[in-house]
Amino acid sequence: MIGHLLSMARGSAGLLALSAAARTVTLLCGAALLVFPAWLVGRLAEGLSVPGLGTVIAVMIGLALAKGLTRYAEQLSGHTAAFALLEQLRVRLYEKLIPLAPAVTASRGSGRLLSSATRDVDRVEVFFAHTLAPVITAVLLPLASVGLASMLAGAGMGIALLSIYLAAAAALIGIGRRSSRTTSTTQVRTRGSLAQEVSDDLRGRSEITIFGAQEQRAQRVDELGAQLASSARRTSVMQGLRAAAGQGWQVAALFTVLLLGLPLVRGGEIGWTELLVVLALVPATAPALSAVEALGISLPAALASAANLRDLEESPPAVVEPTQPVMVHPEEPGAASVSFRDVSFGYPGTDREVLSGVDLRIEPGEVAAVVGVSGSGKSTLASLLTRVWDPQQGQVQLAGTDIREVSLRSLRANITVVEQRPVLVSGTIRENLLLGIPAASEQEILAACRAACLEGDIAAMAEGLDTEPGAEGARLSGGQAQRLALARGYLRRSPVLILDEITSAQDPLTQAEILRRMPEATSATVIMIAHRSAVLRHVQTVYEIDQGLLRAAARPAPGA
Ligand SMILES: Nc1ncnc2c1ncn2[C@@H]1O[C@H](COP(=O)(O)OP(=O)(O)OP(=O)(O)O)[C@@H](O)[C@H]1O
Repeated sequence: MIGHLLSMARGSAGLLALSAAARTVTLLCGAALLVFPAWLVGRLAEGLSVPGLGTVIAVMIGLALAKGLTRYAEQLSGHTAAFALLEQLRVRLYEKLIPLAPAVTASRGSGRLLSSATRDVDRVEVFFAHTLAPVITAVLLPLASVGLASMLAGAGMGIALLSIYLAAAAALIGIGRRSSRTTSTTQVRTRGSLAQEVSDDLRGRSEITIFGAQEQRAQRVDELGAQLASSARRTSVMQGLRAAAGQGWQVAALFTVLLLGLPLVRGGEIGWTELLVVLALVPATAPALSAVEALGISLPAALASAANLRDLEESPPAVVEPTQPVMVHPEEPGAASVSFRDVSFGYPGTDREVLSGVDLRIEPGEVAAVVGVSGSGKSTLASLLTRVWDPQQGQVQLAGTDIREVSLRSLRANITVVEQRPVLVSGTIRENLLLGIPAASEQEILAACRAACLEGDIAAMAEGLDTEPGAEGARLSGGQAQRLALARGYLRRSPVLILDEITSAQDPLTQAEILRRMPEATSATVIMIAHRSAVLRHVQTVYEIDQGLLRAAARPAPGA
C-alpha cells in the first residue's frame, strides 16, 4: 500500500524533494541557533576565546534569516506540490471513474463517491504535503546530531543518543499503530456511509417529511456520528500518549547526556563546551523528531484513504472499450438497425436470468414497442443496447456489428435514451436541452420543444428557455420534466431513440398530442418501452417480455 501511495505522488516528486531539502536547511539553521550560543557559553565558561560581539550578532541574524527564508521556500514548494498533487489525484480518480460509469458508480452511491473524491483525496494529499518532507528530516537531523555528538564527546555518547532517538521513534510510531490502522479504516468507511445517508436524506427530503420519518432518519445519522465520535476518541487517546512520549524522550536524553557527560568533563576527556553543545543538540533535534509523532496520525489515515481509493480505482468496469474499436457513423444507412441475437442476461451477483435467449430485429425507421409487466426486464433490454451492461450470452448488434466491437463513444452517439426518471442537471432549461448537442440552434431547440409539447410551458415562464428549473428540476412538474427530457432526446437526432415510459406522467390529452407529433419529430428507429395501450396504437410492432422471454405481440385493436 505504501508503494501505491508513493506512486500517486510521482508527478510532484521534484517539488516534494525541494520542500524536503528546504526543510532540512531550516531545521539545521534552527539547530545552529541553539548550538551556537551553547558553544559560546561553553567557551566563555572555559575562559577560551570567542568571536567578537559583532560577529556573534551577524551569525545569529544570518542563521535566523536563513531559517526564515528556507522555511518560506519549504512552505511555498510544499504547498505548490500539494495543490498540483490534489489536481493530479482528482483527475486520476475521475479518469478511473469514467469507465466505471454508469453501472459500477451507481452501485457505489453518489454520497460515498463524493466522500472519496474529497476526503480520501485530501488525506492522501496531506500526507505528501505535510508529512513526507518532515519524515525525511526526522531521519537526517537525528543522524547528524548523533554524528556531531560522537565527534565531540566520543562514540559512547553517540550510541546513547542514537539509542534514545530510536527508542523515541519506535514509541512514537508503535503506540496505537495497530489500532490506528483499524480505526482509520473504520473511520473512512463510516464517513462514506454518513455521506451516503446525508445525500439520500437530501434527495429524499420530500418523502421523509411526508412520511414523518425525520426521527428515524436522524437516528441513523446519529448512530453513524456516534461511531465516528467513538473512534475519534480512541484516536485522541493514542495521540495524547504519543505527545507524552514526544516530550518524555527529551527529558531522558538530557539526563543521559548529563550522566555520561559530567564524568567525562570531570575526567578532562571533554570540556564544558562539548558537553553544552551536546546538551543543546537534544532540543535542537526535537522539532525534526516530532514529525514521527505526526506520522503516527497521518500515515494510518492516508493508508486507509489510499486503500479506499485503490479499491474504487481497481473495481472492474461493467463493460470495456474494444481494443480495435469500430466506428458506426450516424449517417450510415444501417446505423439505425438494431438486433438482439439469442441474448441472455442476469445482473452480476444475482442468480436470476432477467432475459433469456432474446431474438429481436428492428429495422431502420421502425417504431417498435416493448411491453411487459413491471420488473420483466424492459429497461434492462435498453441498458444492454447502450452497453451499461454486456450480456452473458449472445450478441447485441448495431448496423450488423456486435456492439462490443463498436467504440463506446460511437455507440452512444448513435443511441439516445430518454429515461423513465430523467435527471436534470443544474443550470437553465436551455442548458439541459443542449446537454447532448451543445451546438443546436435556437430554431432546432424550439422545434424539439414543440414536438415534445413543451413550448406552451416555456412560453409561460418569465425567463423562457433561460429559466432555472431548480436543483433536480424541483421547480418543474413531473410531466414537464419528462417532456423536457423528451425534447432533449429529439434534439440529439441520433439514429436510434429509446423512449422509456416517456408519457407515464402525462395527462391523456398531452400524451395523445405527444404521440401524434412524434412522426414529425423524429425519423429515428424508435423503441418505446410502454404499458399503456394508447401508446401501442402509434407503433408498428409490439414485443412482449414475459418471464425473460421475448415474443412478438399483437397491437391493440383500434378503439381498445
Ligand atoms: N442494477 C440492478 N442490479 C440487480 N438487479 C436489477 C438491477 N436493475 C434491475 N434489476 C432487476 O432486474 C429486473 C428487471 O428490471 P427492469 O428495470 O429491466 O424492469 P422493467 O420491466 O423495466 O420494469 P418497470 O416496468 O417497472 O420499469 C427486476 O427484477 C429488477 O429488480
